[in-house]
Amino acid sequence: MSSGHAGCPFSFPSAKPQLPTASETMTALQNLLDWAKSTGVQLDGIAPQPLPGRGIGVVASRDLKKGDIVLDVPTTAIHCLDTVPTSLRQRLAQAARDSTSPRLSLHGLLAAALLLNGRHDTPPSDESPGFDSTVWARCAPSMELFKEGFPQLWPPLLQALVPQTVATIIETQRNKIHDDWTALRDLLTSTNTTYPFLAVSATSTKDQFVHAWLLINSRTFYNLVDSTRRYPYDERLALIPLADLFNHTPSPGTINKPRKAPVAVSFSTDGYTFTATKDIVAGEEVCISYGEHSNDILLAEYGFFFTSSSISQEHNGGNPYDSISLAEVISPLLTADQQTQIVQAHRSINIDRDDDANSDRADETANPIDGCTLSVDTTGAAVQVMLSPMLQIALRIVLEQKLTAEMATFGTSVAWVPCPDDRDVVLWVRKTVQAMQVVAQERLESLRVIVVDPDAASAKELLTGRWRQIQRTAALANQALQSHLE
Ligand SMILES: C[S@@+](CC[C@H](N)C(=O)[O-])C[C@H]1O[C@@H](n2cnc3c(N)ncnc32)[C@H](O)[C@@H]1O
Repeated sequence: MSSGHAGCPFSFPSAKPQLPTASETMTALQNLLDWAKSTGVQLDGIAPQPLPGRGIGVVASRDLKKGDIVLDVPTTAIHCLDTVPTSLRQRLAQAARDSTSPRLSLHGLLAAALLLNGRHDTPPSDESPGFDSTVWARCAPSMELFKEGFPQLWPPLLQALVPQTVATIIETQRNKIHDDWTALRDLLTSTNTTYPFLAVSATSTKDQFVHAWLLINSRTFYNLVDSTRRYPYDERLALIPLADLFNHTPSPGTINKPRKAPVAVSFSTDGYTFTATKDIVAGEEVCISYGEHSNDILLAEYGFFFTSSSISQEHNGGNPYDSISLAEVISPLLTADQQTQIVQAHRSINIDRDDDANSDRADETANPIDGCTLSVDTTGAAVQVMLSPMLQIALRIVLEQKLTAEMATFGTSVAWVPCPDDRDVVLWVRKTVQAMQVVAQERLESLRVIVVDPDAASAKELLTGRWRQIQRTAALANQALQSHLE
């Protein structure tokens, strides 16, 4: 094995690795904090620490007041397009000019830089003076941990049983990873410089690249600055050390009225600033919101979702932004013409929402019918069934001949709305919800009988838990819609 391997922060021993001990984790965190201080990162009133069932998180070390700046990270300390080592960027740019390979995305470049740091034949002085990927990576989760949570890494037997939203996301990720890996491998092997580890074991290097790619996918913030403007929106990312240790909490509010997250993020060309938007008492975990994501999206993109044993929250784990996709039961009900109309409506909504021509890459890969989702709000006196904008559009298209004045506004709003009291709408939605109950029951039965390797047992448990939530949500929606009809 080449000596280059020894310095690589990503390693994949064949035997199941031991989790780091508590003292190893604390030492790694202390090293990260020492490095952060030396690069001008300022933490005020917060400290990272391991939290049961949540990996490492951030906790208030004193009472925080609304408006307190808790973390300030200068641009020089972040891992982004502008701080990837110049030698690596130049080499990849040169190789790209000489090659017919697919383009390496910015997401792929950031992952490649994590992987190649310290492994290419350039003097250390040419490395980025700020971001230290070795110190950072010692606090990051291992590939073995990722294999438990991330559906992208599950065995095909389990992937075949994931909800539609998760299936679409993991397919999109797979295609992007494939393109990035192909581009990187071709670029590196086409340069004169030797990358011995590539020749030694391309398979293990690909695994390491996938790990780096998923780290970038699950721990970065948008980096919408001038230098990233030429890249598609979903690639304009930056890894912000320490900020990537904040866990996610859903913002308070409801699916149609989200309110402020407990910590606000702002950025400029100088760096990123994190500010408390409410008082937080010492010892409390300090979380940010990753967005108003459903449990399916959290599972596919972040490898976890919210669960709760409380009856009132068992359908969504207390996540007010949870929803279930009705795509797999709606698609067979639509004519080809209706499907085309939905795709066109989706495109026009996205054009209206988005003034940046570069930012449509994600939408091209999304399946608009996946957006036909439904949520159940149990916080009021009566259970309320909420319809997503895409589901409103689908209803408008399907029931076009029967539009009432109230329904005529469907599809023109980008907000979630409660299911209206129109009998045709209620009957149609109820039909899809009942079909979804059957799908959930079938998936749970398949999960019950399949046998997976012990390594995949926790993934199977996670997926079973998610289908139980979907089944519960569909059952609650069915009951609520029934009462609309009585
Ligand atoms: C940006 S990182 C946050 C730091 C992470 N906990 C760690 O140990 O490095 C995102 C990852 O944290 C975990 N995570 C975030 N929010 C969580 C939550 N509310 N509950 C459980 N795990 C969470 C998930 O594994 C997710 O992929």
